[in-house]
Amino acid sequence: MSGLYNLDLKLQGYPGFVQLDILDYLATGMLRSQAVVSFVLERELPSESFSLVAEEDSGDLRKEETQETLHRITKLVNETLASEGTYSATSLSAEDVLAAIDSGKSEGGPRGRHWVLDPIDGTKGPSKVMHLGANGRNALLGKLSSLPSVYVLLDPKGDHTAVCPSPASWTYPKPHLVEGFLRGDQYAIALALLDEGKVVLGVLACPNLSLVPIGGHDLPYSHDKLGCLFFAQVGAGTDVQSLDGSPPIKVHVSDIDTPEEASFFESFEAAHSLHDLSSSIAKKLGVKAPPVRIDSQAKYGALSRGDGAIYLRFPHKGYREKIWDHAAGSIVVTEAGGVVTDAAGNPLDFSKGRYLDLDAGIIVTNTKLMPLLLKAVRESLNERASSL
Ligand SMILES: Nc1ncnc2c1ncn2[C@@H]1O[C@H](COP(=O)(O)O)[C@@H](OP(=O)(O)O)[C@H]1O
Ligand SMILES: [Mg+2]
Repeated sequence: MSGLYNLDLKLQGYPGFVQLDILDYLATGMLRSQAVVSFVLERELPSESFSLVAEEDSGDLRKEETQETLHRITKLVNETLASEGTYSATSLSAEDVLAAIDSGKSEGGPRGRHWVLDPIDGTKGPSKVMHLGANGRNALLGKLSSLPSVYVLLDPKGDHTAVCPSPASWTYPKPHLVEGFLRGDQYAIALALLDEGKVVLGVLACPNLSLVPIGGHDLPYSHDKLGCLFFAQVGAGTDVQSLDGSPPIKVHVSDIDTPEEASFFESFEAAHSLHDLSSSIAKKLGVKAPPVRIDSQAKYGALSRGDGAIYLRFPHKGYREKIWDHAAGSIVVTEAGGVVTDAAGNPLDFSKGRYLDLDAGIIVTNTKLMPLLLKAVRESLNERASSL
């Protein structure tokens, strides 16, 4: 675990479809998700042929005070495996679960094949909650308790821990949780495959993203069904389907070539991306629409089917982007015809290990808008540098 907090989530039995065997585990918590994906990958593929680079580790789960959580996760992992015909006879011990989680410790790199997993993207980060006051907090508690059997939390001893054994008993004065997943907003399970340092496959499951595109353009879904699975393979395009396995449909990024008509995505959390910088770039471009702020790699998914034309991400100084936050999303967009670069226009380099070395930020759009966008980004960054 990252040390900030664990999530212990019990919810939402999504029906059976499994692409790369991850969809059963979509909403059942990061560690369960990581343990199951890791186990399945190792069982299905010759182990010498790949490693796993994943966000979580078992550090906190090995502590005495978290044994009950470990027990619960082990039970959930076994329930998940039992519900999948192929593994119905499998029963993992707590040690097996810890080992499966820890097999995600690979450093990745430029040689060989590495799976890259974000077991639940959109779960963390400082929250506005601490500034909400009593009314806001109560509203949030209402939201949390309306989520299907979510109970949350964690590491009662960590400095940054939000202690919330159940929504109704929230007592911690400085809750840190509440990104998309917990707000009931967007989150994603993201799995990608690196081959010799390049992303060659990506799967992005977004349980809270409507199949009807934001803005309602031309995909053939008429009712507002929740849950999208995007998948992309190098050279084969990007498809979307529902989480319960509707026929896949090819998607394409927006073909807008005038920025005035474009809309743009950015992180919901201002702590993750400089909103003022994005707004200065958008202004330079003449973008009229306000930013669409959503959590997680759902932004890449939405962009791949043309819901918006631009995604801007400018972390605060010193933050290092992790490969699991972008590997699956980036191929979903590039295979749909989009372009993903750093702020200087360089392609993202996934061959450097667990982190991306970036120039200033990540920008995403279609091929027509990219030159204009790069120019606006360069000017805004220069202006910002000279005003600091
Ligand atoms: N200060 C920071 N700046 C930029 N990104 C950050 C950040 N702190 C956390 N993140 C990353 O931003 C991801 C969420 O992205 P977004 O802002 O698009 O919703 C988080 O993924 P997790 O939720 O998996 O931890 C986390 O890895
Ligand atoms: Mg993430």
